[in-house]
Parts: sequence; C-alpha cells; structure tokens
Amino acid sequence: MGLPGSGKSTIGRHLARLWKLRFVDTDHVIEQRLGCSIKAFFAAQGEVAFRDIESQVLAELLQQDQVCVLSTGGGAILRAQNREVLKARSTVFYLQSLPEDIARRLRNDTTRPLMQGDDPLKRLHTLLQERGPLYLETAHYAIDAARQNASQVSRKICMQAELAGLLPGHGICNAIED
Ligand SMILES: Nc1ncnc2c1ncn2[C@@H]1O[C@H](COP(=O)(O)OP(=O)(O)O)[C@@H](O)[C@H]1O
Ligand SMILES: O=C(O)C1=C[C@@H](OP(=O)(O)O)[C@@H](O)[C@H](O)C1
Ligand SMILES: [Mg+2]
Repeated sequence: MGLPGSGKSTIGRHLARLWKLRFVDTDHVIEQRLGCSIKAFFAAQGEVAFRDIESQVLAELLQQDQVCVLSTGGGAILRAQNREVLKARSTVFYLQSLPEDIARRLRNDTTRPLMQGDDPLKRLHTLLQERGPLYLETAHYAIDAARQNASQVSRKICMQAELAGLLPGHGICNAIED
C-alpha cells in the first residue's frame, strides 16, 4: 500500500511474476465488477459509493486462502474495517514515497480522480498528512521508496520478505535487474 502513484500496481505485478504467485489489484477487480473505470464511477456515484465497493472487494479477496500478491488502491486504509482485515490476513508493505517523486511521475496521468486538481503536489502532501499515520499503523513493513526506481523498491521488498521468512530464501531477490 501507499499513496497513489507510489508504485503498488507496478511493483506488485513485478513481484508476483518473480515469486510465481497470482497477482491481484483491487482496483482492477473493482473495475471489472463495475464494468466501467474508477474515474467514471467516481464522477457518477461519488467517493463514498466507491469506498463501499472497495471494502467489499477487499474483504472478499482477503478471505481467500490462496497466497497471492495484492495491490490495493491508495485509499484502502481509510476505513478501520479495511485496516483490520489487511493487518490480520496479509503481510502489508507500505511504499513510503516522496510526494515530489510521485507528482513528477503522474504529471501526464489523467486516470486518477483524486489527482486531477490544479496542484497535484499540494494534494499529495495533504494525502500524506491525512493517511501517513494510517499507512504506518497498518503496515507490517515500511519500505523507504524515496528517489528509488521500481526495481530498487522491488528488491527492498523482496529482501524484507526473505528476511521475514515469507520466501524460501534461495537468493530469488538477486534476479531483480535494474
Ligand atoms: N519507484 C518508481 N520509480 C519510477 N517510476 C515508478 C516507480 N513506481 C511506479 N512508477 C511509475 O509510476 C506510475 C504509477 O505507478 P503505479 O504502479 O500505477 O502506482 P500505484 O498503483 O501505487 O498508484 C507508473 O507509470 C509506474 O511505471
Ligand atoms: O488514493 C486513493 O484514494 C485512490 C487511489 C487509486 O488507486 P492507486 O493508488 O493505484 O492510484 C484508486 O483506488 C482510486 O482512484 C482512489
Ligand atoms: Mg494502482
């Protein structure tokens, strides 16, 4: 988990491929269920309706017993119910990114409804202020992702997962190329 644009979807997909696990992105599941984009749904039904579906999808996915890599949307930690189920049913990695890095990355992105205002950098700082404590409260591991490319962040998560005994420990992290 982490702020929008912190790399959850990209890095999650990469690690799932490396670890030969199923990859699930809650936003992708939500879009399939809705039959439209999250942006369109936000515009038509508003954020609360989106959060309701997000909580439902998250609870369903975390009920399953098959091990997978799960990337959430950046706001999944806003509800206490989601934080509780994430903490209880998964190992949570928080990608601790700098708003400045993210604003640069997302400057041409028009798909994220919360990032479409005049000042995305200011928005990211506000989101970090509001959500930072919630990310930290929910995470089992905080990964310093500041000024790191996606491979560097993937390697850090992989090494932490290996140390935590979540991986067999056969040097699989060395396979991540820059
Ligand atoms: N650490 C990183 N360094 C550079 N670019 C990144 C990094 N993480 C993600 N990106 C790029 O930033 C964009 C947003 O990443 P994404 O995985 O969609 O973030 P999230 O799912 O957290 O919102 C993508 O174009 C991705 O390739
Ligand atoms: O931060 C948020 O509240 C959101 C982040 C988005 O996912 P990403 O974090 O993958 O951009 C998506 O779930 C939705 O637009 C709301
Ligand atoms: Mg994503």
